[in-house]
Amino acid sequence: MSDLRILVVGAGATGGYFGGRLLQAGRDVTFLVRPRRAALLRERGLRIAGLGEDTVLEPPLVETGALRETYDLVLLAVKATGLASAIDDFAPAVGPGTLILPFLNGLAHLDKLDARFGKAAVLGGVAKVQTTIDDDGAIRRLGPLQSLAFGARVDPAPERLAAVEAALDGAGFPATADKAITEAMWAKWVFIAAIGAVNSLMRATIGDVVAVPGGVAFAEAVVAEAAAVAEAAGYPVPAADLEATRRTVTDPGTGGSSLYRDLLGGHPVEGEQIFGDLTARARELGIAVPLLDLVTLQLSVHQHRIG
Ligand SMILES: NC(=O)C1=CN([C@@H]2O[C@H](COP(=O)(O)OP(=O)(O)OC[C@H]3O[C@@H](n4cnc5c(N)ncnc54)[C@H](OP(=O)(O)O)[C@@H]3O)[C@@H](O)[C@H]2O)C=CC1
Ligand SMILES: CC(C)(CO)C(=O)C(=O)O
Repeated sequence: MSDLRILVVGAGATGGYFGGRLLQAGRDVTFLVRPRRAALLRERGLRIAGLGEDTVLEPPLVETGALRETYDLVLLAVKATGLASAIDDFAPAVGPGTLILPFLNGLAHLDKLDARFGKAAVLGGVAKVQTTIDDDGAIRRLGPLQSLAFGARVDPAPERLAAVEAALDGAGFPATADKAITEAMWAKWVFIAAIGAVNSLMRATIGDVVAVPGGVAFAEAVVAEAAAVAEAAGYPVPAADLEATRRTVTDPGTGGSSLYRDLLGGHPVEGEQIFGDLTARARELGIAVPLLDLVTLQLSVHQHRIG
């Protein structure tokens, strides 16, 4: 059994889900939460619902501003839009041996975390899960997907990496140490950018897009743009992953990503993190990405409109 002390920053769709599973598996987990979420969790517990499950947990909580000790592992599960303030909030939890494992999509968060905590402390991470926060604050599963991959981005890997693996393993979801975690993050980035661009540009689920003539070709063109950036950046998406992305983004059964749910809900979206950063890299690399440019602009307009 792992003796790692884990701080989960953010008890939302991803942090609440994976942190909740770790708690259920008896791991030493505390959630760092802001006052409103803290009050709700104290009143109703951390509820994980959907796919035939309705679990209520009583999670140990610490409110932002009240952190007085360091932890061994920080699981960072906030949106990119809240990253800067979250970094300030969880900084007191980071000691000399602490490792930080971010769940955020894209790669832009890594530079910010490296600048504050040093590259050796910041692991790469890929979270796959289909969850959202309900109106009543519960974590709702929308599909069966659930996995975490993590790995060191420096050589030699931090000593505590094996302990991280032990801490995450056997908690009801696959948790895999990946020696090529940056490649895995790029592959996920291409996937999330492709599905998000198709959803957002068409304001439709993948199913609705591919149901009309030209829909599949459009979705494939989006995938090709994102994959071309990854390749030019030196992180070509492995053929099997690219094929899986193409399949999902042209599958009539595919709905939408968390970014699309945020867009439809009128919430802030991670447009800069997922598209702005990708198109900026494309420009530097001399790759034309007109569809990704369009979705970047569209999401900037959304962001401007909601303020
Ligand atoms: N949802 C999904 O299916 C997936 C999402 N992702 C990625 O994971 C990342 C997290 O997304 P997701 O979990 O969906 O986001 P959510 O918005 O559901 O959860 C984020 C949580 O972070 C909390 N939070 C924000 N700032 C702070 C802070 N300073 N201190 C403590 N808590 C804070 C928010 O709480 P509050 O505002 O209430 O205080 C909220 O509950 C994103 O980059 C997303 O793209 C990756 C895979 C799947
Ligand atoms: C890949 C997917 C769709 C689920 O992990 C996701 O990351 C998201 O919805 O943000």
